[in-house]
Amino acid sequence: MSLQIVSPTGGIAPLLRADGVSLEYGHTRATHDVSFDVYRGDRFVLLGPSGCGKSSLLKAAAGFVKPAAGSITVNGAQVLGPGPDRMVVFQEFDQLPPWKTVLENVMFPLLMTRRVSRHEAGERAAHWIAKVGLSGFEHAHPHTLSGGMKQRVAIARALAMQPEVLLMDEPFAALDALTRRKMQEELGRLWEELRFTLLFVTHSIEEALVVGNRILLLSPHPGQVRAELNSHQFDLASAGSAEFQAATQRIHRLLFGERRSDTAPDRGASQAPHGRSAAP
Ligand SMILES: Nc1ncnc2c1ncn2[C@@H]1O[C@H](COP(=O)(O)OP(=O)(O)OP(=O)(O)O)[C@@H](O)[C@H]1O
Repeated sequence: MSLQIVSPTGGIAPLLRADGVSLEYGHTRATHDVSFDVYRGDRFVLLGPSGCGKSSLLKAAAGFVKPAAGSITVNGAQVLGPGPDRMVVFQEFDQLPPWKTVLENVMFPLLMTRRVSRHEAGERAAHWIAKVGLSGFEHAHPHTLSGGMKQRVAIARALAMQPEVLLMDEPFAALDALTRRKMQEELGRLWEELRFTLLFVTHSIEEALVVGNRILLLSPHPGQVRAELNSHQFDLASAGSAEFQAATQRIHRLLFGERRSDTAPDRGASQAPHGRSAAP
């Protein structure tokens, strides 16, 4: 079986570090003392039941929510607010301004940085629109696109900024099952080509296994770290396999059931290349 509990040994410097992060909304504690490290090129998944604070952690990484305790750093610098180094793709289809075309939507953050000319922004936007398979739709408006196409635009818009970390908050959860699978596949294909760093939130165990190479399991409200796993890259082709089913059941037990022998590494388990336990 291809899951392994990560042992918290030291190692290479993480790109993004959450250190003892507690998040609160008034008197509601959303997460308690959550720590994790994301390394360059990781596909790091925050997985847990509804209300465990996954989205809040992602928002804190994005700089939209300030921790009540603890800190989040990117390249050693504390996150104090939103920045172009951390682009977010949300679940909602209305994240694209409807009055802008696809091209204008992708160009917009590039122009906001004032680091590129309008011409260059247009060229870069067209490049990323092609990368997500939307060539020919540059001048379409969001309301004429399917949900999957809108999410592709949001991904193109984020990747065009070449962020240090791409933050994705259940980006495919509102899509139909077939489109969701297709988008997971496309995301994998993009990662194979570009090797960006991904922080991905989901409450789907299957999606976590397909998308992630490292998975942080969070307990229910308030969210606390229950376990951290390295996993092989399960692709969609292996999703029905016995190994995949076993991994799914094991994560389910870790999230909702007994913890006992599950915390022992699996015999023959593989080590993710960027896991802390793999560090020299
Ligand atoms: N803006 C807010 N104001 C008040 N409470 C909030 C706010 N956002 C989240 N919460 C609360 O914080 C807790 C964690 O919410 P969060 O959305 O981060 O969890 P989640 O794991 O992403 O859940 P889901 O999978 O359902 O989206 C919940 O109890 C939620 O009600």
